[in-house]
Order: sequence, then structure tokens, then C-alpha cells
Amino acid sequence: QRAPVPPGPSGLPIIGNLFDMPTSQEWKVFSWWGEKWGGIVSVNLLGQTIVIINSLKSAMDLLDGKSSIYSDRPVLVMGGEMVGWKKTLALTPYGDRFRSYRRMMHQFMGTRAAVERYYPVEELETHRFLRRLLRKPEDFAEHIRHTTGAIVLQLAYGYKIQEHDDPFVTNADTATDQFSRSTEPGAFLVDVFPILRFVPQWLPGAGWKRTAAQWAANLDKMGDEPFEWVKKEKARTHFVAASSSSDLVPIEKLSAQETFNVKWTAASLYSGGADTTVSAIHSFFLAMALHPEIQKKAQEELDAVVGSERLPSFSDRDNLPYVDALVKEILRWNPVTPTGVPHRVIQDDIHDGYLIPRGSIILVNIWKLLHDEDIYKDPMTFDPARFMDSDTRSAERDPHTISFGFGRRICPGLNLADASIFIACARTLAVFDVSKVVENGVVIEPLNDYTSGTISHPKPFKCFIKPRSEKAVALISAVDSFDD
Ligand code: HEM
Repeated sequence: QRAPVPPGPSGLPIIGNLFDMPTSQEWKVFSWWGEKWGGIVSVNLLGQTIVIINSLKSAMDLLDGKSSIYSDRPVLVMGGEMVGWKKTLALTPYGDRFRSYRRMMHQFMGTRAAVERYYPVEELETHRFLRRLLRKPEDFAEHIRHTTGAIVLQLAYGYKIQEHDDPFVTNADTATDQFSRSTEPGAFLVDVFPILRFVPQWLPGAGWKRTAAQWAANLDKMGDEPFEWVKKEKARTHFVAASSSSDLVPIEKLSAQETFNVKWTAASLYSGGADTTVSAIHSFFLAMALHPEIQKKAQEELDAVVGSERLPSFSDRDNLPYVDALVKEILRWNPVTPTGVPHRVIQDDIHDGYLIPRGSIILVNIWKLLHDEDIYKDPMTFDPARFMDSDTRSAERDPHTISFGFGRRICPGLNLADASIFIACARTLAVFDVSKVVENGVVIEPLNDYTSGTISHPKPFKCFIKPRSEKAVALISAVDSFDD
């Protein structure tokens, strides 16, 4: 006798739970389902089982404990197959190519020691970020994006981006925006009826096929152009260096298969790393505007440890426990990927008496795990101190163990992301005060509100960013200039 699938809202014949699925901020509805039906909930969309995990234990039991069967990705017909995003790691099916990409990623940035090689780039680009902030503080969101793109492209290809309208950044931003649009659930009928893939492009109503072809061309541009640039410049990037076991192998000596894998692993760095890090640093500015007392505490620590004669650097991190805790709270408070990236199970599994049928899509409600009262006290409160031992309580669980996903698909950029967020927070707070904007004598309260989608961002908000002192201005200005 077959075990039942996990409980969940009862659906309608054929379409199942189509109308139960939330269309925005899905993590909230998923959390509510979790309270009603337990840590593992299932829904059915036109015959496709989706399992939603709301408990840390279940996420670890399934995705870590049974990772050999829970590490595939769902097939997304429009985004993955037709536009071609399955060439990048995030949508590559579990198998040999996946392993090759992951091996390269691991050598490149898999450990803290590997990422230490990039500290000089992180520090310099963050210093330039401060200078842009000084010049045009109101454009802080744009500066965050620019800096993150600059770091990833420099590390992946050894390429230094132009201050304005860089072609590789423009390509990558266009393509990643099209990634979100092409993988949005329900946006394209072909994801529901894959047969539509074979409809000829000239047929009336098949305009989406031309869109797919155009987006596929943009994606290829994003993968090809920086790679060709590396070949032309004969630049020996960190990435290509790390891609072969025997150290530096020039690109032109790689086989066709290796070339494909290196090219698309490099492209996966931008697509996986830019928008995510942007969201976290953007959240940091929102948190600072909303919580001046926490900002002050972090600044007091920075002043005591670093002083005002220099900027903080990675070597200070061990002596900055509060700033370190601040990074953790940023990752927990409004997670970058609230419902993670979907996994797919490749064979039937029985878990806690429930059947998880082969092919089910597994979503981990990362938001819920990071706001679970059994793990985090007063989870809705922004409080970095929760990550520090005190006389009365011990530090709460490090959110790095949740925010970056689970099992064999865990984010390979964890250490790099952590470094980028730390240095952005520490350097910004050392020299700037972030506060609410006052317009005509009225304080504008920034909203703690986030966009939906795989990568969630703070909705646009204003904040006032001003240097802390004349000395701070001098420190910020002591970096090589760029023309703008
Ligand atoms: C705050 C920043 C970041 C967060 C919160 C984050 C989070 C995540 C999560 C939740 C996943 C899915 C894990 C799973 O399937 O269980 C993921 C996958 C991935 N991340 Fe990140 N990430 C961040 C930064 C980065 C950076 C900096 C890079 C690269 C430079 C990166 C590259 C990737 C890639 C390539 C994947 C796909 C892995 C695979 O499918 O095997 N991420 N990330």
C-alpha cells in the first residue's frame, strides 16, 4: 500500500492547487501552511507535486542526508531549455557537467582560504564604492550593483569594468533580468504545456518563441564575450587558473568540452553572485536607516578597534564580533532567497511515513527557517547581538548554515558573498552615517518591504548617507580616481 503524500491544502480536480498558490511573498503563505499542516507540506499543480519544507530538521534530513537523490533541478522549459539557462550551474541537471562545474567553483572559492586570495580586490573595490557614495550618495543602490559587478567580473575574468556603461555589465544585467522573467512561475504557457515548444515561430500568437530566441542570444553574449576577451588578452584569471587540476592551463589548450564547462562556470559566477550580493548589501543600508542604535554600536566597535586613521580590513574581522554578528543578522532578517532555489528528487522516497514521489519539486522555505521561534528568539526583531554569547544566553544558530541552501547544491559562493558583505558593512560604517531622509521637516520612514521572486530585494527606499567627519572624507578620497 502506497504511503500518502505530505498533507496540504486540498485542491481541485486536474488543476490541483493552482489557485492556492500565492502570487507574491510566497514565503508568508508557505509559513502559514507549515503552521497548519506541519514541517513538510505538499501541493499539486496540474499533476506536478511540489513539496514545501518549513522545518530545518526536514531540510537537513532530505537535502543533506539524502543528497544523492535530492540534488537535481526542475526542468524549466522556457528559461532552462529554450533560453538556455541550464548551461549555467544553477539550472544544470545533476550529473557529470554539474560535478565538473562544482569542482571548478570549489577550487575557485570553496573555502575561506581560497577566498582570501581575493581580499585585495574586495578591499580596493569597496574603497571605490565609498568614493562613489561620497560623490553621489542618493545613487547608493546603483553603486552597490556597480561594485558587486566589478568584483565578480574581475575575479572571474581578470576584467576591470568601465565606470559607465560597461558592455559586459550591461550584457550580464540584461541576461540576468531575462533569467528572472523566463523562469517566473506561470509567466509562459510552455512551462505548463511543453508540447508548445514545437509550435512554429511564424504562427500567430507565437511571439514568445521570438522572445525566447532573443533572450537565448543575449545569454550567449553574456557567456561568450568576456570569455573571448580573456582569450584575446591572454589574461590568466584566477578562474581559469583554478579550472584545471594542473594549475595554469591556457584556455586555448582546453578541449571543446572543457572550454564549454569553463566558459559557463565563469558565467555562472555573475548570474549566481551579482544580484544576490546586491540584495544583501541593499538590506544592510535599509537596516542601518531603520536601526540607528545598532549602527552606533557597530561604529563604536569599529572606532575602538580600527581608529580613524585607516579603513577597516579583513585582518580586523576577528576583533569585530559585533560587525560580524551584523553580517549574520543581515542574512537572517530578510533572506536574499526566501524560498531557496528548487531541488528535484530523482526517485521515490519515503520520509516520516510520507511518500515523496520521484520528480517532485522541493522548495525550502528559507524565510521560515530563519524566523522559526524555536531557533531564533523574537525572530522579527533585528538584533545582531543574538549571535553573541552573553551572561544570560548563548549565541543563536549561524544563519550561514541556512541562507545558502542545502546539500550538494549549497551555494558555492558562500565564502565570497560573506566576504563582500562584511567588507561593505565594515567600511561603510567606519566612514558614513546612514539615516532616514527628512523632507520639509518630515521624517520619511523607509518601508521594510521586499519584492517577490527567487531573489528578493528591498523595495526602493531613500536614505541619507553622510560622511562621519572630515577625516573620514580624507580617508575615502585616498583611492585612485576614475573619470566620471
Ligand atoms: C548573500 C549572497 C548569496 C546568497 C544568500 C546565496 C544563496 C544561494 C542559494 C540559497 C542557493 C541555492 C542552494 C540550493 O539549491 O540549496 C544558491 C546557489 C548558487 N549560488 Fe549563491 N548566494 C549568494 C551569493 C552567491 C555568490 C557571491 C556566488 C558566486 C560568485 C553564488 C553562486 C551561486 C551558484 C552558481 C549557485 C547554483 C549552485 C548549484 O545549483 O549547484 N552565490 N545561492
